[in-house]
Amino acid sequence: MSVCLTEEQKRKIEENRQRALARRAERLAAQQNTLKQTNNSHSTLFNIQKSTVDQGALFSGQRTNVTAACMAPLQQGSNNKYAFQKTSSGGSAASSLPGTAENKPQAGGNGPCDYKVPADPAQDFTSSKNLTGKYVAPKAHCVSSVPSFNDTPNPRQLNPACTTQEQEKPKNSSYSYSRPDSDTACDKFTAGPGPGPIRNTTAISKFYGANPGIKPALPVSNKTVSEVRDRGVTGSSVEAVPVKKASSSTRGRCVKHMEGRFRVEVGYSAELIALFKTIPSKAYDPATKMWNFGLEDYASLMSEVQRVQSVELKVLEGMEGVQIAPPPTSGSGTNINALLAMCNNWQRPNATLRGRCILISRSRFEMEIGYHTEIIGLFKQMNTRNYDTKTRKWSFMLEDYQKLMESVRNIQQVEVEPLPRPVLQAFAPQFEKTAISLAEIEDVDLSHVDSKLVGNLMPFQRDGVNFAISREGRLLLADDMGLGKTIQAICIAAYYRKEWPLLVVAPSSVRFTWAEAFHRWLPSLNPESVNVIVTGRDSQSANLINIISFDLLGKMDKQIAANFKVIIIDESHFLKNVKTARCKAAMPLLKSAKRVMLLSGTPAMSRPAELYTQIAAVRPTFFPRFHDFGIRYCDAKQMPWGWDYSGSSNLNELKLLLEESIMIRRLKSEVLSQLPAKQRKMVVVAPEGITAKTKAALAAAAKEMAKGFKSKVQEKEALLLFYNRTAEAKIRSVLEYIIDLLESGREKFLVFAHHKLVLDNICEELGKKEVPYIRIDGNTSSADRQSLCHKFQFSEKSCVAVLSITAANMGLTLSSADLVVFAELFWNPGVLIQAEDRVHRIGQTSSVNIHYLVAKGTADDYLWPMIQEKIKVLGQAGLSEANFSETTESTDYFYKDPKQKTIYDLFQRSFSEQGAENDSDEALLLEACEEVDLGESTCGPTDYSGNACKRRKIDDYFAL
Ligand SMILES: Nc1ncnc2c1ncn2[C@@H]1O[C@H](COP(=O)(O)OP(=O)(O)OP(=O)(O)O)[C@@H](O)[C@H]1O
Repeated sequence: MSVCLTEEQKRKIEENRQRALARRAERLAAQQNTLKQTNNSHSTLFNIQKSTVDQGALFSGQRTNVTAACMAPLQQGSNNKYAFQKTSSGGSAASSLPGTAENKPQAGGNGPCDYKVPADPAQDFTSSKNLTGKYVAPKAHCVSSVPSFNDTPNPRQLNPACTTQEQEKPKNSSYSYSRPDSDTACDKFTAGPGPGPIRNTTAISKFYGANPGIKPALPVSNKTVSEVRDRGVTGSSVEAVPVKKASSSTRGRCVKHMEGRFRVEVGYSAELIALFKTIPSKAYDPATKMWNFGLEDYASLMSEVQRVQSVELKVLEGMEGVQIAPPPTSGSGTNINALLAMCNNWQRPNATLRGRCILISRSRFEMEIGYHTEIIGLFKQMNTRNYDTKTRKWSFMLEDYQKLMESVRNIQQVEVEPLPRPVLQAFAPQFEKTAISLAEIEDVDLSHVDSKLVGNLMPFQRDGVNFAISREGRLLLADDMGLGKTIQAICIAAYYRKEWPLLVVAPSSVRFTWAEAFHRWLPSLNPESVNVIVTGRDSQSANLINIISFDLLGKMDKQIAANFKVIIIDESHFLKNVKTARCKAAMPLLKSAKRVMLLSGTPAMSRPAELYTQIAAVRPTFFPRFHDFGIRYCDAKQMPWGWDYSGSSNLNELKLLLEESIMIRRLKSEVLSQLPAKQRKMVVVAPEGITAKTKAALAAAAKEMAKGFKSKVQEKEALLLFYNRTAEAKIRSVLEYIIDLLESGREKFLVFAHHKLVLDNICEELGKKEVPYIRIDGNTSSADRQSLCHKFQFSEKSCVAVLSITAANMGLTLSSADLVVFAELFWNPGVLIQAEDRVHRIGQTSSVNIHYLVAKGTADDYLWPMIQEKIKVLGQAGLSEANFSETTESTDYFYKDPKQKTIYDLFQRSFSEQGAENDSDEALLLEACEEVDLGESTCGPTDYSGNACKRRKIDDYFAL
């Protein structure tokens, strides 16, 4: 039997956890200080600050690129390469193989595959399937620096792709698209609930000579940023304001990293990490646990560091001559309403030069426009201007937005598209300079929520809850898979308990897992108050908590549905297609509910258009019309047949907008230090996946077992048959679960099963869906095993490893995955742990998720508690993880009536006392068990006729 973790490993995990808790305490203390110091006069609303992704990342995160935090699958170019056309009750969004004939846009067509508005662009979103699967990589976020603001740039062109091509002068109308009508969403826009509290301010006030070409004015020395500024060295015409930090408790330094980059060596500071994450060129090195940046961001980073009271950084060797600007001060007097008014009537049909504004960071915007002498003159009047020599673009702090836009408007025949209304609203405090820097959202009072739940929240989960409540309970919780969106959602929902009844909409394969989670985390809840809606009939009445599948939602009584003011949507990307019945049923409910929690690890699988419905569900007022969203973020193009919204544009702005207003997303790598090495989850698979015939066979097998046996052999045979019938019964829900996983963006994982029938069915289903897979079972030769493992390990596409529990539980390394699914249970926990360890081994850099699929009314009812009990015993003896059951869901789901108790005892006797006594016994049982054919479900429990050899093996085993 394998011992999964050594004492040393366990100790280290515990240490990491303690450290994470200590950091949290430290951060909270720092937060209190910052809040006190920063601005006592601000309302609580504005004292609440960003909590999102920061803590933990310094120690264990890895590089998060520009869009990773928003649409990881997009960034990774992840295409849904398989066509899901589910017919089962599980429901499925349509996502198809890119490039197949079926998916290509049909000229003049108006089919469900098209992202287009054929006639009236003002109508709502009409998208469906993937079209081409093409993903246009987000344009690089280009912020750089110039040696001096006196430099006059060469004539420029508007260049959305941040190229550095020379431009001709003058370049009229270099940027143009025509909007379909002037009745814009802006005209109809009603202000939403507001942007919510404000997070950090990236005060990149000015960029000085941070490029590597600048010669230092001073010899190399160990100066701190404030000291260098104090000396008033050359390099910029901007006056530096010396800020000496008398109270710095954390000191660090900037060190050359690699060509064109530097890293910051400093102790932990949550505020500093939050700042780091706002820097465009940021990268995190998990090996050294340090952040590094492009030199072009040096000046802006050092400028911002001055805000962090507790930290002082030594300047980078060779960059002493670079003068660091002070961070901006508050009080610009910008009127947000005046800005919003600029969203109206900005078009000039006769314009000869067109441009637009784009948000490039939380505090800066860029104006993209062709060359125009007068406009360049205006740019130079702006205090916060920056000219990026690489991209040849001008950018400004948001506080200059109003002034610049008003001035540009006065120039005849020039049209500049303003920032979208939602951006103006979400970032209002930045425009008004009332935002407070880098503190975090305050901990909300959760004293009325079950202490079991609150006490178990990991620090980053607590931050998620804080964020949600600061957003008034309407959010898109887009944490990476396996980070515990369920516990966070339950906590947020429990915070609003007075507003229940609560509705949870989930894929049918996880409805019962949700019920389990409520029982587990809210023990104060009467178990009767959780209602899993299984049929259309069930949906005609409502309990305090109601869990329903996407497919049944449309059948729910409309009046009852309208009562739900608190709604959780699990796997909210299932709503990405507005044309589907599930979306049509859900959207009105979500728009009228008071609290809406959308949960998805992959809100958009291949293009921003997929985000629209989810944004509209959380903030209906942001983009009332899909067309406006499509123009801005989907690179909408008018085609002969209508509008094509399948592209992507301004993704960085979209990410900034979402993170500011509704979305929180943490990657596993960012919170790794807070996670256990393994997280096990019991998934209760839906009972209606079991056919009546199978149910009858199962019942017969169970009945046989309960009535007692004359001989041991009979007893064991009945037991094995029960186990086999269980496999048959679970197949449908297992397939459904696997397909749901793939559809939710899980690309690489292991599925363990015992019976050939189950392995065959899984492979067949994957083949049908064109999902690449490998299979290793007892018939796989040693040579093939290695090459299959290699194929899986190095596959860059999605790949599922279909593995036999008994034949592939050891000797294989499949650590490129971090998810293991057990389609079937097995009585020997040692074998299970060994199987888990195919991914949890050297080379694994992530926390591993393990899903045990458990079907009620089958042998799993007995196997699952038995496995847990055995593990507990092993743990007590120091032979295994003691906390196997602690890290999985509870098993209270199963009652044990006297009949069930008899069967349970039988399992215990057969599989525990004798079965595992020595290796040869175990091997024989395994062999016997594997060899038993399922045969027809109608077979009697001891009907092994026609297979004397198998029968002999069983007899041999039990005769021992
Ligand atoms: N704070 C916690 N304490 C104990 N267990 C936890 C905690 N957070 C999460 N877990 C466990 O981790 C597992 C994964 O959680 P969950 O299923 O909620 O993740 P998820 O983010 O919804 O993942 P997915 O996107 O894959 O559905 C579950 O077994 C859950 O019970």
